[in-house]
Amino acid sequence: MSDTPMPPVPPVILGDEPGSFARGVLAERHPAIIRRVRDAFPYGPDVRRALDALLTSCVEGVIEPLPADAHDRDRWRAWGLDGYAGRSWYEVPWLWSESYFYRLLLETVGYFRPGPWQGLDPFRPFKLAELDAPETDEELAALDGLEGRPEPERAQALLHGSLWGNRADLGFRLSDAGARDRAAVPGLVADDSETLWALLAPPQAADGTLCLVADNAGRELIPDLLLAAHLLAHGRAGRVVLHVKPYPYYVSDATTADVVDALRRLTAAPGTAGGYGRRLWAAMADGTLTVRAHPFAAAPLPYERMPDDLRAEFVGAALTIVKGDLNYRRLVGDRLWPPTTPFADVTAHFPGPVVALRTLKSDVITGLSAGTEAALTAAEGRSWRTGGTHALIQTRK
Ligand SMILES: O=P(O)(O)OC[C@H]1O[C@](O)(CO)[C@@H](O)[C@@H]1O
Repeated sequence: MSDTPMPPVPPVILGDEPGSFARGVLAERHPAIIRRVRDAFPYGPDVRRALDALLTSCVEGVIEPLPADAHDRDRWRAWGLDGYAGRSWYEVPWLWSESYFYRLLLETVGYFRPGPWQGLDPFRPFKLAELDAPETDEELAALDGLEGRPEPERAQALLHGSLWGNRADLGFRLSDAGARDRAAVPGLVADDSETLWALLAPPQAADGTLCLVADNAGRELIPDLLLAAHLLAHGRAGRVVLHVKPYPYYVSDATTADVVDALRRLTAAPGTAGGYGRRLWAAMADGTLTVRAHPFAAAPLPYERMPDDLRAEFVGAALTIVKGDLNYRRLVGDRLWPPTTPFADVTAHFPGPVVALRTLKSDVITGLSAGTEAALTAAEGRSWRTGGTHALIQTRK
């Protein structure tokens, strides 16, 4: 914790401000996602009608409750559903309305219901296309060039692979045609990687558990897994617990099925990548690498409100790495903090040392120096916050 007193806590972000990034996600990105899902599957007339109704509802309607027999209705009620049902999507916390949108989309396509579409990930075609893309082959082939380099250099390269892999977010790309082509800016807006490596220094780190809170599948999850494999192989972690989503979420968020797809992709790859894949497969088989899919991973709430059982897991970890933009919003609170608010202050609630690896794709930001903030704003206005071209590594010990 820093010594300076905390400034007043700003209100949580809502989607009600015209022209705001949050409003654009609700009013434009969500309908675009529904259309893509509708086109990607030969759903029958009932599901199509229900998707059309959801599209209308999420743009101009109100939040509908879950069906009375939904398996997780009580959980969503505990997460605030009763207070928000009947209200406009735009006037409740943005984090909440986004999360609930994905839950209702799964309801609409019958993901949780006994029937032909049960358990079928509506985002799977997009995830598989990315996993099969030639860019993935190129990224895996690049591992061969790292062989023989000193370990710290390989570790840093894999860390950056995992960090910049966070640009591969399909929700972002499906609704922003230019996202793939915009160049990443090499400089990080914050870089605590030295502290991160100190926390993962062998030999002490070799006995510790690393929690890796994953974000997207495919081209983000693969470099996350490569990083995990490297840390295990070099005494920088004794055990890795990979936290994924319990069901499809935010289009490309990783589930257990996506972990399996990524591992199969790796094990089938030639050269160095295949070796990583086989070691990771063996690590899952012997329990050195485990996967967790806690319901709270898809909760519409900040991590400050995590349940005790999940808190106990993070308490036991030597370090938790939290990937991605959404997890960052949940970690620091989905609020318009003054950008110079210390990261350590807003993550003081987190049980144990924590590192955020994130490309910037929403307005939330903390932990910048005044000079960095001023330079970014002078050069780009507000777009540096949301364009996915900047990244950060922030640590709280
Ligand atoms: O995959 P990530 O990095 O969590 O990003 C999720 C994206 O979705 C958003 O929540 C907007 O829908 C943004 O925060 C971000 O652009």
